[in-house]
Amino acid sequence: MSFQINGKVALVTGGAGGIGRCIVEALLENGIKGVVIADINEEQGTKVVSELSQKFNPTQILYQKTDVTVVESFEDAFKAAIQQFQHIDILFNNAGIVNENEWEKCVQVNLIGVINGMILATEKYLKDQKLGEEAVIVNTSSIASVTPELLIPTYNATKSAINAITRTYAESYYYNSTKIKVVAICPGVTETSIVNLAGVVRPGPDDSAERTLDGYPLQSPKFLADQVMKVVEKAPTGTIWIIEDTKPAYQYIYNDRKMSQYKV
Ligand SMILES: NC(=O)C1=CN([C@@H]2O[C@H](COP(=O)(O)OP(=O)(O)OC[C@H]3O[C@@H](n4cnc5c(N)ncnc54)[C@H](O)[C@@H]3O)[C@@H](O)[C@H]2O)C=CC1
Ligand SMILES: CC/C=C\C[C@H](O)/C=C/C=C\C=C\C=C\C(=O)[C@@H](O)C/C=C\CCC(=O)O
Repeated sequence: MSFQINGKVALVTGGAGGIGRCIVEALLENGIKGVVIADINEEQGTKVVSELSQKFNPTQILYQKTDVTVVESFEDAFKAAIQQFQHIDILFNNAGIVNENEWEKCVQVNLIGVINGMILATEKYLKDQKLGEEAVIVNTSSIASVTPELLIPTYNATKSAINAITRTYAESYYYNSTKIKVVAICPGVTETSIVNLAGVVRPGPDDSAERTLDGYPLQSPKFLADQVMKVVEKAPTGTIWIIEDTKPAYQYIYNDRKMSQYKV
């Protein structure tokens, strides 16, 4: 069964940044009724609303200053969505940072922020305040969740954890009561401010690790966001989608551990 974006309401964390902003724009192009940009950067959030209001109906776009690491702040974004648009149907847990020097902050935003969103959505807001029969959560993971990128170990760990939480909340134990489809996207390197790594990685044990992203194919956040719309509409719950190198999204398949034959 496919999910209809048209007429629904979405909340996008990190919606003022590169990928989040393009997701907001793609939602508006796909007939979303209302979208809340939940981002910590007020200046950028206000700017994005004003820019998108040139192209779309301004009453459809709301900026709510939000820190995803603070549950009360995150909950206020859900409340704002209900107050403005009467229902809430799609959550994009998208806010994320790379910072291996302040690694606790990386865990706070990338992991605690996503956990806050999952709990608020599955126990209350998407569970109880959706318009149709099903709601959707899209967690922004990364190719780094399934490939150990050398100088960003904490970031890799937070993104692997996002895949785990996605697959857990997709289980029928949760779905039967929530009716929320939960999926993750794993973008490859995408042209946003996050790929400027100066000052946010630690020195490795030696200089053998590649210290540039030059070898990685770069894709535009607009291409990524258009693929994400297809994932929202068509992907089954619990699935993880790689979107890299300007190629169509494809599903990442986890092995069943019971099928593994290796012995020590
Ligand atoms: N750009 C890339 O190559 C890739 C990015 N990603 C992921 O995509 C997501 C979006 O990143 P980009 O758009 O690339 O970065 P970005 O830096 O352009 O946007 C991130 C946004 O998150 C917001 N944010 C940061 N901390 C926040 C907090 N505590 N509460 C609310 N908002 C907060 C920022 O203000 C910013 O607007 C992240 O989760 C990132 O890890 C995943 C794979 C590749
Ligand atoms: C690295 C963060 C960029 C985007 C995040 C995203 O989720 C995708 C990650 C995909 C690949 C990441 C590759 C990371 C590579 C490394 O960490 C090292 O090879 C070092 C890279 C750059 C160091 C630059 C510097 O030291 O100034």
